[in-house]
Amino acid sequence: MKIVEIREKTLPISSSIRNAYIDFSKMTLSLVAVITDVVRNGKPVVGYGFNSNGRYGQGNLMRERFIPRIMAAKPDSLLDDAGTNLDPHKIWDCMFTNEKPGGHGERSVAIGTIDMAVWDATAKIADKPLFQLLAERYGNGQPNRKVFVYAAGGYYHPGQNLDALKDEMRSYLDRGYSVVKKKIGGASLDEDLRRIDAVLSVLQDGQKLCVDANGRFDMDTAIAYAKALSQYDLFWYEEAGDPLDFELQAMLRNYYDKPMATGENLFSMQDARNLVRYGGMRPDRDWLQFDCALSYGLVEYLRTLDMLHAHGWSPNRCIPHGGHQMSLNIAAGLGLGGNESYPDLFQPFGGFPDGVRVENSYVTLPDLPGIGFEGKADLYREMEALSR
Ligand SMILES: O=C([O-])CC(=O)C(=O)O
Ligand SMILES: [Mg+2]
Repeated sequence: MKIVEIREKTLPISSSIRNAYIDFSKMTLSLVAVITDVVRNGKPVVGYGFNSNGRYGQGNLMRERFIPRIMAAKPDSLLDDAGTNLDPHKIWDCMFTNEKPGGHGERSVAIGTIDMAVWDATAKIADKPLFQLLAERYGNGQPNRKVFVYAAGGYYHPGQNLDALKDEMRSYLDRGYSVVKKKIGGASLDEDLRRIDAVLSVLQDGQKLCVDANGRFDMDTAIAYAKALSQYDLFWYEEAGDPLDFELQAMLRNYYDKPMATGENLFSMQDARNLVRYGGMRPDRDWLQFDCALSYGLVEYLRTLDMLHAHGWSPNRCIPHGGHQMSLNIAAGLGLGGNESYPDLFQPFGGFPDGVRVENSYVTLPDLPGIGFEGKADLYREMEALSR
C-alpha cells in the first residue's frame, strides 16, 4: 500500500470580526487530502486535514518541501512494521528531513496540517475512529467519548452593541454550552469591563466566562487587567501577553490567583516545555491550549503530552485551541480536558458531526472511522471536491 497523491488548496475563512491583535478580513486556511491506494467500500481511502484559524494557508511550504519529500520516499519506508498501514511517525520524520531545529515559525502549521490528514487516513485504514486508535495505542485502551466543549466568540464586531453581545452569548447558552468566551484587549479596560458585565448578566448559576487578550498586553496592562478581572469568577484569563514572554506570564500569578490559560501560539514541544519550565503555570488550576494543527501535528503533540507528564501535568489540563474534530478525537482518546468550539465562526471547518448536540457543555463523539469528517456534510463537500 502507499500514498498515491497529496493535494492541498487554500480556502477563505474570512469574516468582519477582530480580536485584540488581528482582524479576520483576509483569513484563509489550507485543506489537505492524502490519497492512498487502499480501497474501502469500493473507494480509495483519503485522509483529510486543515489548519486552524489564525495562521493562513500554507500551500507554498507544502508544495515546495513537505509534499515532495513524502512523494519521493520509498513507499515501504512510510509504513508500519507489518506493512499494512501508514506510520504517521515515519511520515513526520520524512517531512522533517533537512529541517534545522528551533525557530519553528509556520513550518509547524504546514506539517501539522498534513499530519492531520495522515492520521485520518491511518485510522480509516484501521477501520476505527481515531479516538479509539489513540486510546489503544497511546492511552489506557478506553476512550471517553464525552468531551467538554466551550463556545468561543465575543469578538469585536463592527457596530455590535452590548445588547447584541448579550444575544450572541445567549444563543450559545441556548445551544447547550455552559462556558463561553469573549475577547478583551481590543478596547479600553473600562469598555472591556462593561462588555464583561453585560455577558455575566446573562449567565446563570454554573455558567462561566473566559476572556482572551490574544497576546496584546505589555506587563503593566496585563497586570492592570489581572487586578480588574480578579473581582470576577472567570473560567480563565487567556494569553495576556506575548506568547513567548514567559516572564510576563510568570509574573502575572502574583496578581491573579484564579485560572489562566495560554499556549495556542506555541508551535513545538520545545516551546511548550519552555512555557512549563519558565512561565509559572500552575498544574492545579491553569490550562494549556497547544493546538496540534498549528504545531507539527499529533506526532509532536504526543511528545508534548509526554513532556507534560514528566513535568507533573495531567493531560486533563489541556483544552486545545482551534475548534476542530482532530483535537476532539485526541481529547476522547487520550483524556484531554476538553476542546474549543466556535459555534458560528470559521464554518464549515471545525464543529461537530451533524446530529451531535451539546448538552451541559459536553458532546459525545459518534462512531465514525477516522477523524469523523464524513459526518459533517458541509465540511465533507469541500473535502470531496479536493480529492475527486
Ligand atoms: O481569535 C483568535 O485568534 C482565536 C483565539 O485566540 C482563540 O480561539 O482562542
Ligand atoms: Mg485564544
